[in-house]
Amino acid sequence: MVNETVQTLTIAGTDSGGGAGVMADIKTMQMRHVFSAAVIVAVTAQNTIGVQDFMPIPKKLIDEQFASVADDLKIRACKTGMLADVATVEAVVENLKKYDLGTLTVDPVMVAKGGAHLLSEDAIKTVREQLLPLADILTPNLPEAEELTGLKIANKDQMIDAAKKLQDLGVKNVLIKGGHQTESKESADFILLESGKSFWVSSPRIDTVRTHGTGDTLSSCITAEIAKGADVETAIRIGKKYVQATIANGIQVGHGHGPLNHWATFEGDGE
Ligand SMILES: Nc1ncnc2c1ncn2[C@@H]1O[C@H](COP(=O)(O)OP(=O)(O)O)[C@@H](O)[C@H]1O
Ligand SMILES: Cc1ncc(COP(=O)(O)O)c(N)n1
Repeated sequence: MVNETVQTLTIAGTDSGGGAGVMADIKTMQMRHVFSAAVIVAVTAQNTIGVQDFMPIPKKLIDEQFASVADDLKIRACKTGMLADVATVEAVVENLKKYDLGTLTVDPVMVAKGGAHLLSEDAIKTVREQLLPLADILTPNLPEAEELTGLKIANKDQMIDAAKKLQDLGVKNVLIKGGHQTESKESADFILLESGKSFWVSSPRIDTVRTHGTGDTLSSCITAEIAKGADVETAIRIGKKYVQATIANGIQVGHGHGPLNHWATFEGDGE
């Protein structure tokens, strides 16, 4: 008998410009050799210059997408991205509790690189109180970690403090992304695992505006590796190498925050 193909799920918003959201997730998962399904919770009119408009999907259609996926596919790992507003976060939480969709990575997307808000202000509390306790892995960037913890994060010690506070909120494994520390020569992410083990993954900061979708790509790669059987630490280390390669080997698309090169490969990659 043929082995069942490894299946993953992204629960997020679309990006008409092709660089972030569900589009980045599916490209990443394809490159990491897992099958990816998608529950669309918001549609954005977006390009590399900015987000021109977006609309959340009604709860009924979110519920139906979850049911369609869960009734037929065997999802080993899933991730959330843009969740738009309170009603959408609540709909996603309800469905994540209802179905077994494997290991959950939560990328708590709040503001796009261009500055547009992809999560309403009042929904941050809903994410903190209802979604975080379900997360196996949480991957906030620095502003998102500040919003979720209420802490100011201006240095490495404060990244460590924030990770501890996020674990106190019920998250098992925390990865705080350092991509927004633009004054640093390194792009260093801090990881605090469920076991209490902690470590940094660091790479040289690449001086480019072509970083649209970095967070989506990292969390999708982690989701794919987990689905294939990697432990959390290994999945994160592979994710960091992949996202670095996608930034370093840039492609030329659009006039603003350009997308990543999802075709990129890195040394020592098994795929
Ligand atoms: N200019 C850059 N050079 C190298 N790595 C980067 C750069 N910008 C972001 N990264 C890396 O990309 C990943 C996503 O980080 P970040 O951009 O902070 O997330 P988000 O897209 O959620 O804002 C992290 O691993 C981070 O270290
Ligand atoms: C639908 C959607 N999801 C996520 C992001 C965040 O990506 P980035 O922070 O790189 O702009 C985005 N811009 N659009």
